[in-house]
Amino acid sequence: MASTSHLLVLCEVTRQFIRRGKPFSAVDHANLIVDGGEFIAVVGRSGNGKSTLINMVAGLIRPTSGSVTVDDRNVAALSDNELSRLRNRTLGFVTQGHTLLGNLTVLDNVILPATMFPDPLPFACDDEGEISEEGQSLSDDEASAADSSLPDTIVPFADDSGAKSADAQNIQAGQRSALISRAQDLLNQLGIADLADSYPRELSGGEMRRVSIARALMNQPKLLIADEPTGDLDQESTDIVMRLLRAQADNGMAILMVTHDPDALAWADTVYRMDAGVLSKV
Ligand SMILES: Nc1ncnc2c1ncn2[C@@H]1O[C@H](COP(=O)(O)OP(=O)(O)OP(=O)(O)O)[C@@H](O)[C@H]1O
Repeated sequence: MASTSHLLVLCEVTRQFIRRGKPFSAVDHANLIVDGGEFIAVVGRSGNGKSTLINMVAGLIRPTSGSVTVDDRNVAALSDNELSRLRNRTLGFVTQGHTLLGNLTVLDNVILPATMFPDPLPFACDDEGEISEEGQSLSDDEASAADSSLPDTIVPFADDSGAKSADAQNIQAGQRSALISRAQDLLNQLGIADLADSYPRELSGGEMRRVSIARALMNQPKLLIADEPTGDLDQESTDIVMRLLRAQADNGMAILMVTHDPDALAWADTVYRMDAGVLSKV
């Protein structure tokens, strides 16, 4: 049965830290509701609590009080495994810092999130929600074989014995090709298709940023969290990125974007301001 509730609900969310021996609220009783298809921007001066807010949505920081609910799940109540699955399958996160894996190519960095869990991905399903032949879901063995923190390459997965039937090889080749074509499509839309075989060390800051955006979109998340996604982009690249994010929102993805960039702001539906931890609609 389809859920009728909201995708993201922040209810009286507060996060305190200690500074010089005294607690202060980096986020102070924040309330926010976000539904699929909504593009929300959060602005505010440095140090006013924006990253703390979105880190709580991603389950990276726990609220001191209040609750964060994503897709009907109270984020603070999830086990580590449930939280990993939520981050991988429901959320996409473009962080402020650069977090690409240096020993993987651009293409494999983008594909990596799709190899972490065995359940099917939205882009590999047909209109009835069935898994298409190309995008057969990965078995648990296959997923755990892929669950390595620093792989050197993303390859089709072997079973425990290492032996593969012709059918298994076909399915694995099909999976790999579905993932490659999705990743290439995203890189293409971001104007960096020609960098697919490059390594992160060979990229500019703005190119790395766009690869991170492709990686965050790879699993077609319900909610994309983006911390300064255009921070190191020129005007032309900013337009490319924002056009893609706008199209994702128009197709039903919710976007929660922190930005200082007026060019990026113009693409959002609703703007909120964080001021000394207090979140209010602009
Ligand atoms: N782990 C921590 N321990 C103590 N104080 C912290 C911690 N993390 C953040 N803070 C403080 O909380 C406040 C809010 O920080 P936050 O990073 O959320 O701000 P921001 O609005 O995202 O800033 P910026 O725009 O510079 O990224 C700041 O005063 C910061 O120093």
